[in-house]
Amino acid sequence: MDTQVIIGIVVVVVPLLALIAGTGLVLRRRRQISLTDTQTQTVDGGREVDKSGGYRAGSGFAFSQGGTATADPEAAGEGVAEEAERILAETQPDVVRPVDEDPLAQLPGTQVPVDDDAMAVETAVTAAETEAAEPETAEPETAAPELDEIAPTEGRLSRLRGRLARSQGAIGESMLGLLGAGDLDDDSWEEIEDTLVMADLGTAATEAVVTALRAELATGKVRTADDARGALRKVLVEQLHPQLDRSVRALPHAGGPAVVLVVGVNGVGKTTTTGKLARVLVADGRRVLLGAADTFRAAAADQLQTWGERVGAGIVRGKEGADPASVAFDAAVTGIDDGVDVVLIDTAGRLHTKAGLMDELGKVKRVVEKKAPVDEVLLVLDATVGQNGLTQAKVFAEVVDLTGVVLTKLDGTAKGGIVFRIQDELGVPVKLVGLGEGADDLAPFEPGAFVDALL
Ligand SMILES: Nc1nc2c(ncn2[C@@H]2O[C@H](COP(=O)(O)OP(=O)(O)OP(=O)(O)O)[C@@H](O)[C@H]2O)c(=O)[nH]1
Repeated sequence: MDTQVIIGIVVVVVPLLALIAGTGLVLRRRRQISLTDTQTQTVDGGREVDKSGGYRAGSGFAFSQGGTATADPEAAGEGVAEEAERILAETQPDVVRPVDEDPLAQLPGTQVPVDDDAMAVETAVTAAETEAAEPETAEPETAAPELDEIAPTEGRLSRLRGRLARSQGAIGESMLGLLGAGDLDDDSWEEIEDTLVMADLGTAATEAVVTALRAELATGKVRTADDARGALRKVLVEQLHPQLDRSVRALPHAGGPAVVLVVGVNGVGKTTTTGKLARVLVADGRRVLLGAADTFRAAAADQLQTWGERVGAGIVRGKEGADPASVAFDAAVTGIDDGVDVVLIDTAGRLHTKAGLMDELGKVKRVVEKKAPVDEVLLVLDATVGQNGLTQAKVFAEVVDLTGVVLTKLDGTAKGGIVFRIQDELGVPVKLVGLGEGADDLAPFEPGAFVDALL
């Protein structure tokens, strides 16, 4: 063949083959399913930020993102910057990172105090890393503590329903007994009212339940015991406002980690709840940092540290009597620097005057907001204290903007009805319930499952 013809064929065929191969590759790529989670998006610093909003990541717990705004010192109030700087200059909280994550913790005796200057932390970390890289001079490594196995987070409320057995007697059995007896006379209705009041529903919720039940019975469709149970279930679930958003705003956002404040009077179960919540988040694959801002009682910080160590969560704690706001602030700073997903701050509740509470909690929130928005303020209430709990709740609601309630010790009371009142009177949803002293005895509050457990 003539050389010119061969050159001509090469000139035409090679680009054609290249074109066919290129088109095929593009089409093949388009047909491939992307394994990248479209719900997440990488932001500055390479940390993945969950964009899913409310989700149930393999657990019955719903978590969501709070505000995405970065902390604005102006928005945090006048003089807050100065206030934060002053209290930070006065105190030096300690940071204890989990052994397997913290280069400092690879070396013995490395629970170094960290001051407010992030540079100091970085310098210390770099020094420790350098040391760790030279095994001949380094001390033997401390063995990582064994981490707890966390009980499955799915279906917790159903699994723990036996714990509500005491409440069951109060609402379920007697109400169903009365409703199942057929036509109800005035005495029976009065007895129903008494049962509901005794179970701590309060007058407003009791009246609402009774009115709705009368309406259900008036339809004439309630003939059997099963019908009665169905009608009662429907009415009680409606009274619990199932449409309320009960997701805990504990997911990181573009501004940094989520910040959750846990508040309440002493003894209600704040520290325990903070620890239990950390476990749920860790089980869902989140990196958690704890802030021990309850500085009134050294044991409270020890208790929280133990909770953290059991699941590999770090902690920022201060000396006994340190300013809680400075510990909370430092927890936020450390959480941002370490790129954790969520900072859970346990606060003190040992305040007997509203003014004192106002000062302290208000300050904790303001100072934290200098660094990061507070996404969730969870009020912990002890279900066994009844009316007193509501009075406390109202004081807290005046001091900080509550976003959710955790009702603890529901396993030890016949007064599960308090759930109805809290929501009605505070206008804040019950998001979580404590059903025992065990590490995994925390469940999401689900109206349907809760009422099923009562009936
Ligand atoms: N039965 C039961 N006990 C609980 C529950 N939650 C907490 N507790 C217990 O309540 C007690 C007080 O709990 P803490 O977590 O120390 O309470 P706190 O509010 O942090 O208390 P202070 O640190 O004193 O402010 C502990 O004995 C807990 O085990 C629950 O849901 N059920």
